[in-house]
Amino acid sequence: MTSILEISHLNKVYEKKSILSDINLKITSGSVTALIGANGAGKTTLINSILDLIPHDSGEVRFLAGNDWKKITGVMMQDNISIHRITVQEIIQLSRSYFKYSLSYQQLLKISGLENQQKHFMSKLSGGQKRRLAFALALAGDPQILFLDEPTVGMDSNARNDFWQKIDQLRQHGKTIIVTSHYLEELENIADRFLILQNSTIVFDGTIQELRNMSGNGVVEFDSQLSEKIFISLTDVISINQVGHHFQIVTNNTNSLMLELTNYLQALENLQIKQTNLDTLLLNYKENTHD
Ligand SMILES: Nc1ncnc2c1ncn2[C@@H]1O[C@H](COP(=O)(O)OP(=O)(O)OP(=O)(O)O)[C@@H](O)[C@H]1O
Repeated sequence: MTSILEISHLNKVYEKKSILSDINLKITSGSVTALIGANGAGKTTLINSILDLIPHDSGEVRFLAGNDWKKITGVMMQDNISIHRITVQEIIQLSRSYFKYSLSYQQLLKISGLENQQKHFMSKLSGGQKRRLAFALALAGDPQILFLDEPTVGMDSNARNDFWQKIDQLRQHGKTIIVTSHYLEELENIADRFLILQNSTIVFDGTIQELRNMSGNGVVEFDSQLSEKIFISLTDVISINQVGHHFQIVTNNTNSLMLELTNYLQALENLQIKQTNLDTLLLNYKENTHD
């Protein structure tokens, strides 16, 4: 597996507070990496530091496919850019003009899904339309690496589905993708690798299966009038989330937990077994590593 990007000992401090502390990463060519973490964890700061959009305090970022990152990367920033009095058609053409080789106008227009808004001013587009346009602009130079910072915010469900399908196609064409999102369920099927950023460092780096092995691979849910204390004492419980009389128990062994629960079966209603989703895993990871 060939690295396309290497980050070593990266540090960033804002107002005496360490935001990124000794970040070391190798990004494999053709992979989809999901960068996740709570609000303010430093995801945008990491992307902006990698791209040199903000200065970092120390450390090194190396794009192995070429030193000029602008030629090989496409970027979808977190905030929509809106330029007054420039139309969709003009901004797409302008973006294409920066590159020696670019996707065609029609290809980019199709990616944006704005065929009926070509003559509209960019500033007049809706939030979701601006996001789709930003995606198309990020692809203008047919980049090898794509950085996507919360790409689907504001998109409706059709646009989201369409977006992730396009990401899958780009992956199949060997593109390297680094994406942040708070819509964790969207990342579950697409990302090969998950990085959890917490307390200014990467506290987890691995696949979703590895995260499940560490943080619980199953969830047993039910309604019960019984006290939480009874369930905490069961051997296979990793964590319990209780809302009113609804219980959600994360476990690494659903079979043996179910056996233990049979003693209380008469007091349990709406019993369900599910696979842990990324939201639960992240919550659980934070609880178990809270300092
Ligand atoms: N220009 C700045 N000056 C001072 N502090 C900043 C600046 N930009 C970001 N920060 C701080 O750095 C921390 C990390 O912010 P960042 O935007 O990277 O987080 P994030 O993980 O992307 O969050 P979110 O999920 O909310 O987008 C936050 O505490 C934020 O307040």
